[in-house]
Amino acid sequence: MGVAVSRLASRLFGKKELNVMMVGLDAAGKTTILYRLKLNETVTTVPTIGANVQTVEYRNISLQVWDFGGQDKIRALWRCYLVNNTFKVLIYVVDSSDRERIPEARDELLRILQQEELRESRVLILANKQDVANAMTTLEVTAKLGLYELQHNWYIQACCAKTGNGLVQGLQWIARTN
Ligand SMILES: Nc1nc2c(ncn2[C@@H]2O[C@H](COP(=O)(O)OP(=O)(O)OP(=O)(O)O)[C@@H](O)[C@H]2O)c(=O)[nH]1
Ligand SMILES: [Mg+2]
Repeated sequence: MGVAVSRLASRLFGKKELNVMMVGLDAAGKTTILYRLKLNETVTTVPTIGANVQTVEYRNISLQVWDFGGQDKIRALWRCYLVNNTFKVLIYVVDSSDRERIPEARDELLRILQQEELRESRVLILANKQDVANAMTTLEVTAKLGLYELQHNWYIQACCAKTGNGLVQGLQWIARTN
């Protein structure tokens, strides 16, 4: 009885906790996004080795965001973390100003989404660096990543980690779908 009451109370008044995996190619802007969400500041970053984990509060959701390093040699680590952790949401960050590496971004997205542990996960694609002149639009990123071929529930949002533009809309989608 006591347990049921406390469960009901936490459902009504408590925060829902959500584990979020954030990946993408190196220099896509993941760590900049993480600290923009957490501190509302632009931090100076160095390439992430391993992962940064921060809790980001949004409305009634407490998101535990895992920001993984995206360098080629350490991408295998993304999959290792799937073994012991459940991520209901995958955030995939793309550098929209980097046309040359968009095929590589697509390959890595498809590779991570092949993982059985992410079969039910929602996927938020953040088309970052929209402040850069001639950045790809969400339409262009959608086509080049082949998003319409995905089986997952996905959503794409344009953003700029340096100003924070677009990030709240991304969080809104997460809140709506969880
Ligand atoms: N112009 C612009 N630069 C950005 C934006 N977001 C990030 N950057 C820059 O991109 C570079 C890489 O950013 P990081 O956040 O370190 O990238 P990352 O994805 O965490 O990289 P790894 O940790 O190596 O995987 C930094 O110089 C950032 O200042 C953005 O929206 N616009
Ligand atoms: Mg980083």
